[in-house]
Amino acid sequence: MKLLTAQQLAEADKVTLLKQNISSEELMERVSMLVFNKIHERLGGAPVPIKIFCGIGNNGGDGLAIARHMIQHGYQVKVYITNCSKHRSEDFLTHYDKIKNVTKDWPTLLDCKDDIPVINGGDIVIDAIFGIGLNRPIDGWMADLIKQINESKAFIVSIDMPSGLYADTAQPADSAVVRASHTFTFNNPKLSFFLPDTGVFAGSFEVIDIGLDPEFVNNTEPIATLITNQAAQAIYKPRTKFSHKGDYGHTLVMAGSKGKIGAAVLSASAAINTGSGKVTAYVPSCGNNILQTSVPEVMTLTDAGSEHFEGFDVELDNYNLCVGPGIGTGDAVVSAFAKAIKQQSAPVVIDADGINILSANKKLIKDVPESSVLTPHDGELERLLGKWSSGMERLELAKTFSSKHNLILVLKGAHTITVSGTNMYINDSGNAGMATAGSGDVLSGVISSLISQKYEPLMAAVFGVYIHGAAGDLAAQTYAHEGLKAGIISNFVGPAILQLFRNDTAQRA
Ligand SMILES: NC(=O)C1=CN([C@@H]2O[C@H](COP(=O)(O)OP(=O)(O)OC[C@H]3O[C@@H](n4cnc5c(N)ncnc54)[C@H](O)[C@@H]3O)[C@@H](O)[C@H]2O)[C@@H](O)CC1
Ligand SMILES: Nc1ncnc2c1ncn2[C@@H]1O[C@H](COP(=O)(O)OP(=O)(O)O)[C@@H](O)[C@H]1O
Ligand SMILES: [K+]
Repeated sequence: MKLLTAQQLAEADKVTLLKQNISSEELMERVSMLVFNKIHERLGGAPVPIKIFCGIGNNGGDGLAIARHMIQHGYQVKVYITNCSKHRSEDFLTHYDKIKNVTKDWPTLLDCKDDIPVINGGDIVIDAIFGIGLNRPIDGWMADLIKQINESKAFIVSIDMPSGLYADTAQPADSAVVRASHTFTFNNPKLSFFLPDTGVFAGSFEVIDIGLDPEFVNNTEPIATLITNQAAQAIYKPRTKFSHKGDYGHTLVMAGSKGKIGAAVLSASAAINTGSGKVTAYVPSCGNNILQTSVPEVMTLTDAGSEHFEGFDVELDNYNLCVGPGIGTGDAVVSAFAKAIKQQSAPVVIDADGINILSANKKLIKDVPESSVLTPHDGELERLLGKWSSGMERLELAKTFSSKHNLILVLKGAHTITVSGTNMYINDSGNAGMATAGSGDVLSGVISSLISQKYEPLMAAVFGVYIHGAAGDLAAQTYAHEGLKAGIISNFVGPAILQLFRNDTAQRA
């Protein structure tokens, strides 16, 4: 699914009106009816007190139209207008007039803090104050209103956007933003919904297809692409009947050190579980027996160093390299790592300490083969790129780094974002049970296995991240979030690939 920006969506609205030859009033009627139906489906006419807060732009217009449908269906509705400006949009005014035809209880105008009504825990609040037209942080008495809405314990439904949240640009950390329980968002979820500092405001969210012009949407370059089950299906490469293991590559996993040989076990076994024709683990010699007994399918090569890497003397021509999990960052390891990446010309996967070594030795970055995939969690990312002040800035830093060095960055998190140049791919699988030691090691094995199987590195990263998350989702159905362990996630990679084609609609809110 394409994620369009606020500006692109406003443009799409205009094009849609022209192409479909409808008035903006008609589009708003369509939109409000779609939202009303969703709310009505869930409430089933329940006599719960509903307070609808409307701004003076088109988001407020949506709120007024939804309010009108609710009143006509007998709901207990009270409408408030945040009367913050004389510049009311035309559609707001149309729907302001229309609501007066269905009730004598006209909307209450709010002008200052004292006008803010009491909001009870048992109320439902519909937030239609600002949508994609927000152009500055909410301040003054309206910030007090947002605070009271958030503190009310009411169930909060935001229309299109939680009011106060920017769709796709950074905002001050202390902005007044509605903390929605649920958001009905139009055409596509907004980029901010997926970032840890701003995504919390959207709550669970649901996309409403409001019928924007498909040609405009198809021809517009999105700010990011959401990778759902359907998108992952399209990347998958089925095997051919007469293929043999030589067709599916040979992954060399250079990982582990004394006390962290498990990282090599997890990464190498994930590579074999994901279908690499052959996998060899290159480990310090203390890891040999551990590897050979825990994963018999994986071959081993041992380094001269017994507890950590001291050199690198593998001929890499026939391998795809995955390097970094648990290797440490001592001087000898740095030289071994530097030798490995210098020797390799095909794209590699670099994880964990491999990334830490690059951060501490920036001059090595030029030796990393083009289109290699780096898989940092936020701690590793900060060491590589420096501090950021917002989730949006984190993305900008990542895009700049990726473009400058021609490398792919996999920014791991609840919604892992793969960055390639200025393109971003947001993952829609996975769960909080995956916040467990070693699950990143598994991911590096999954992605390098796909590269060995001749997936383009970017697609290997995007598909690998999706399958890894989907494996976590399937595993959580048996083990619960708490019982998930990295090795279990790895064992569910195969079932997750099967599930891809059983579950066309799998999408996570
Ligand atoms: N035909 C259309 O344009 C459609 C619009 N739709 C709705 O329209 C919304 C966008 O409407 P608008 O573009 O009118 O924008 P909004 O309704 O989000 O608000 C814009 C108005 O608020 C003012 N404003 C912005 N930030 C402010 C702040 N911090 N404090 C005080 N005032 C502020 C702006 O100057 C402008 O007057 C969408 O989110 C969606 O809900 C939908 O009905 C779909 C169709
Ligand atoms: N809350 C979450 N929701 C979804 N996925 C998560 C969540 N927390 C962590 N993950 C995933 O788990 C993995 C953790 O990787 P990482 O932090 O490198 O673990 P480790 O270093 O222990 O191997 C990443 O793929 C990340 O996207
Ligand atoms: K809103």
